[in-house]
Amino acid sequence: MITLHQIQKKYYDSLIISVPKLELPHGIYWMQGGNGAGKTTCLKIIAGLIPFEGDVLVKSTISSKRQPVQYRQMVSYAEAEPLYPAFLTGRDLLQLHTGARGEGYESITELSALLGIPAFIHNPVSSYSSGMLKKLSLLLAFTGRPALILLDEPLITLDTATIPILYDWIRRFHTQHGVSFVITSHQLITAGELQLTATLVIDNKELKKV
Ligand SMILES: Nc1ncnc2c1ncn2[C@@H]1O[C@H](COP(=O)(O)OP(=O)(O)OP(=O)(O)O)[C@@H](O)[C@H]1O
Repeated sequence: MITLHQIQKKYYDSLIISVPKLELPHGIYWMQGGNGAGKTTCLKIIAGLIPFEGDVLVKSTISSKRQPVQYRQMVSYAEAEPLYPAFLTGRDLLQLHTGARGEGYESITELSALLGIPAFIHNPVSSYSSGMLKKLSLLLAFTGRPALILLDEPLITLDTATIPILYDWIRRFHTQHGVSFVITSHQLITAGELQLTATLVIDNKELKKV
């Protein structure tokens, strides 16, 4: 269960998003909204990456504000357009993540192989294409033992062969390991691809479940 409580986020006195109270039971959620609606801002709030008013609880008790280290171990986030220091290799980043968070529920080596990452993992990320960077960022989000994985536009730049692999791992983590997902996507997510628990929409700067 994820609980968002009295959340407000402003940039330069301008309200971007508010969430008076929202409870998300264990599930897979698709967050929708037009360009600039506030989806990435919401995910960054839930990931605990930006300052905001209010609080987010994961597993109903672990607070992003009061237990920030424990909270961040429970929440993974893959950015829409990942950026890493240019000189690091994919292997450096994977070692950093598995060292800090542990390899996790499943074999990260297996997912890496399925995504074709071993072919470029030893190269600096500055040499990666946007799809290669995306695959690496998704792999990193599946490390550790999170209760919640936030995926911001995971489908953009992925080739068509990779999308079913990603959906398969989302389903596997959800059903076998109890991981919840919040996914933003401008692309349609059909019931055949993922059994969505609910859709989240941003309506007049307020995040709601529909
Ligand atoms: N660092 C920032 N400083 C000032 N304003 C910001 C900042 N980041 C985002 N915003 C503003 O917050 C609003 C929401 O942006 P956000 O990136 O969350 O939208 P989004 O729904 O993810 O959009 P898109 O679908 O285009 O990616 C926009 O008006 C944007 O200009």
